[in-house]
Parts: sequence; C-alpha cells; structure tokens
Amino acid sequence: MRISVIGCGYLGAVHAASMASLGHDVVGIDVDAGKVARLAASTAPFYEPGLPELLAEVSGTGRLTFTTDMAQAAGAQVHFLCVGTPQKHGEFRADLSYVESAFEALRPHLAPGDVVAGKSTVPVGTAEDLAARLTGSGAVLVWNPEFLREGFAVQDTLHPDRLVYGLPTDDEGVPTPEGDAARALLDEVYATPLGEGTPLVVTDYATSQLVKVAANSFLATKISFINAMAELCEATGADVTSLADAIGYDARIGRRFLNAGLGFGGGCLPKDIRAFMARAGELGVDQALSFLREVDAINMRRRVRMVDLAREVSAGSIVGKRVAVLGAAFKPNSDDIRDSPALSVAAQMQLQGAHVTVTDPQAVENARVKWPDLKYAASALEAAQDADVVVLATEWDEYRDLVPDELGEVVAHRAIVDGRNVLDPKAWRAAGWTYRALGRP
Ligand SMILES: NC(=O)C1=CN([C@@H]2O[C@H](COP(=O)(O)OP(=O)(O)OC[C@H]3O[C@@H](n4cnc5c(N)ncnc54)[C@H](O)[C@@H]3O)[C@@H](O)[C@H]2O)C=CC1
Ligand SMILES: O=C(O)[C@H]1O[C@H](OP(=O)(O)OP(=O)(O)OC[C@H]2O[C@@H](n3ccc(=O)[nH]c3=O)[C@H](O)[C@@H]2O)[C@H](O)[C@@H](O)[C@@H]1O
Repeated sequence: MRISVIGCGYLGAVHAASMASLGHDVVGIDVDAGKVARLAASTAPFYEPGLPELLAEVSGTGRLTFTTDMAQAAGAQVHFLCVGTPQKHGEFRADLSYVESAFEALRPHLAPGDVVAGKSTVPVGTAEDLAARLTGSGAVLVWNPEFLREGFAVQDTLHPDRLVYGLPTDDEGVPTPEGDAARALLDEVYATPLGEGTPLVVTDYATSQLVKVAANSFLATKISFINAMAELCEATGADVTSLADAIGYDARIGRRFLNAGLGFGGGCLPKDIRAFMARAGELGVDQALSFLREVDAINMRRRVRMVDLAREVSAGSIVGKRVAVLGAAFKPNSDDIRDSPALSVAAQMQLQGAHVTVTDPQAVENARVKWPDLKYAASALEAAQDADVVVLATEWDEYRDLVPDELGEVVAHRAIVDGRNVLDPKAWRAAGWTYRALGRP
C-alpha cells in the first residue's frame, strides 16, 4: 500500500522505515530539509539502535523516499501524522501548532477514501476537531496512538504490544461505514503484526486519545511511586532496590518500571502528564488528575536530591569542585536530551559553582547545542580526570561496567553518586570509594 508519514522525527522516521520494511510503498515528509536529506541518503538523523540497519535494508528497494514537498503525499491511501506535540512554552498545555500546520498542509492533497491516521500524542478532543475539518472531503480521520520506546523503537514498531484504532462512531459508539472502511485499510497496513497475533483494540476517538496519555501517566506514576519509596528508604536506611525486587515479584505489581533513581525525563512522559492535567482542567475534571501533580513533584525532587548528595560527598560544598557527570541522554540507548534529568542535574551543579564535565556515548553533540556552557568529554575516564565527585546520571552499559580501581586512578577523590542504582555499593566501597545512591544506604 502507498503510505505517507508526515513528521520524520524519533517516531516518524522509524515508522516510515518500518512500514517500508513490511512491504509498503512509503513517502516520509518533513519540513526539516537537513533531516530529509540524511534520511534520503539512508542515514539515521538520530541514534536509534536498529534504524541504520532498517534504512539499509529498504534502500535500493525504491519503497522508501523522503521529501519536504507535501504534494508528494497525494496518491497515498493512509497518511500518518507524526509531528511533535511539545509542552507549550511557559504552560502545561501541549503545543498543537505542528499538528495544525501539518494537517492544513496535507488537506489539499487528500482524495476521497484516504485515511489520515493521527499518531502524535494529543489532548483528547483533537481528533474530533481534525475530523470535523475533513467533512465533505471523503477522507476519514482515525486515531492510531503510538507506544514505542526510544532505544527499542524498531522492535516496538514491528512487534507492538498492542494496536489501537480510534474510529469515527455513531451516537451508540458503533463505527460508521467510513470508520469500517478506514479500519480495513489500517488492517492492511498492519497485516504483519496483526498476523503475528498483536492484540487490537478498536474504539472511538476519545478513548483512543485517552489510552495514550493514560498509559504514559501510569508509567510515570509507577516510577514516581518507587521514587517516593526511595525517599522513605533514605529516611530509614532501607534499600529501595530490594524493596522493588520484593514488591515486583507480585505479578499484580510487576518489577518493570520500578527502577528508582533520578526519575523520568524525555520528550514524552513529563510533557504528556502535564498536558493531560491541563486538558483535565479544561474539561472541568482537574481533580481526577491531581495526583499527577505529585507524580511530577516527586520526579523533580529527585533531581534536587541528586545535587544534594553530590554536595554531601564533596565535604558539604560543590563550589569550585570538579564534577564528572556520566550521561547526558534522558535514558540509555538514545541520543535524545529532551528534558534529560542528567543534564538538568549537570546544569544545576554548574549554576551552583561546580566545574562540570559531562560525557555520554551518543548524546554529547545534542547536549553541546542545548547546553554550550557545560564542558564535555569523550569518555568516562576523560570526564573523571581530577574529579572531586563522579555522578552517574544515565545508566549506559559502559557506566554500569566501570571498574572502581580504574576510575579511581584518574579522579582526585574517590566519591561517586549513583543516580540510577546500578553499581555494586560493596565493590565500590571496597575500592575505597565514598558511594552514595538515591534510595539505598
Ligand atoms: N519519541 C517517542 O518515543 C514517541 C513519540 N510519540 C509522540 O509522537 C510525536 C512526535 O514525537 P517525536 O518523533 O519524538 O518528535 P520529533 O520532534 O523528534 O519529530 C517531529 C518531526 O516533525 C517535523 N515537523 C514539524 N512540523 C511539521 C510539518 N508541518 N510537516 C512535516 N513535518 C513537520 C519536525 O521537523 C520533526 O522532524 C509527539 O506527539 C510524541 O509525543 C509517541 C510515541 C513515542
Ligand atoms: O509516548 C512516548 O513517547 C513514549 O514514552 C515512553 O518511552 P520513552 O520516553 O522512550 O522512555 P521510557 O523507557 O519510558 O523511559 C522514560 C524515562 O523514565 C525513566 N525510567 C524508566 C523506568 C524506570 O523504572 N525508572 C525510570 O526512571 C527513564 O530513565 C527515562 O528517563 C513510554 O515508555 C513509551 O511507551 C511511549 O510510547
């Protein structure tokens, strides 16, 4: 099937390449000419494991092209909207201006029977607004939220946990004939994962949009729950990692997303819970989500606590101290620095008078653009040269595997703060390090 993918960022580029690998004929469209040029040359414009291989696999088949020209969307039967919905500057609400402009640019190129499939994460009500604007065109809007994780984006796109279609429905919630036709097209797009038994939830617009923000809110809540327990552990000398293991064995709770530490960042969880709260306020049900304020607050407190711990292991002050921060990406296996807890902590310490050097296997280039005043190093050993304190902020494998004595040789003082609870305290202490962590003794 011919498909267009509008917006080729972390979501869209992977979606476009994945759909081409499933045998579809795909045009990826983006306003960023640099990104389009790199993708057209089969080069991934960001770090995502598996994406270079996928681009290489489909290059030469002629099934994947990229352009800045929206007119190239004409002729595609399904158009995936994958543009960004960041937090609006100075507000909790989502900035829908990219969705607006992409949708309006696409509209003149739609033909009767075309499906516009929204994938961006949007406030509930957005799909209804967009659908109304298609009235009379013969094109149909569906909402098809995306649940991929960065770092596993290819795998999650090709083998999703579930697919969700939000279709136009009548007053009784039954899909309209146009909705049924759109569903048939989506079934064709996703024939391979559906054939592998991927669960499919077919629902209405409102539910499909809510599913996405509900999922991210649940994940954020799970992380903040364990980080709240970490605060209790710090006050009592308990160990949050053992606590997480013990409660995680209960299948009703589950161990995943119970890793306490510096908390969640990235281009999705933080802005999605805030936009959800803002939307609930607009709908007059803000109380229903008031707990998300606390989820956000717990999360942000971890960053402050991390700076406090760095101060504690630096004889009570970081002023003039050399700090090595290991990690800049918001999580390992990504170069994404959007709302990165690591960089937020690095910047705070710099602001408070420390000399901070940051390193990351993939994200230094992005970090340097956003935070030009921080110093950067190519490796952990280089960053830690003469350091008074080492701060592990993003749990890349190469930081988990650091050898205490090797790192100990280059630092000025053997003091480390483990912001992700991934190091073995015994091994580090045995090598003469002062070891502190978030939530364990
Ligand atoms: N990154 C992720 O892991 C996931 C993201 N999402 C959602 O997907 C959406 C996109 O997120 P990302 O890919 O991370 O953002 P991104 O910022 O990496 O990519 C957005 C892309 O849209 C392009 N764009 C902006 N306006 C455009 C227009 N008028 N026409 C064509 N292209 C345009 C930008 O140049 C950019 O390349 C957001 O709503 C996000 O919440 C959902 C699931 C996973
Ligand atoms: O809507 C989105 O864009 C995506 O947001 C998240 O994916 P992602 O942001 O890529 O990363 P996660 O793996 O969810 O991690 C988010 C943050 O939580 C932190 N985290 C995660 C797990 C954990 O146990 N503890 C913890 O602090 C990570 O370090 C990271 O900063 C969701 O997991 C995806 O399902 C969703 O599609």
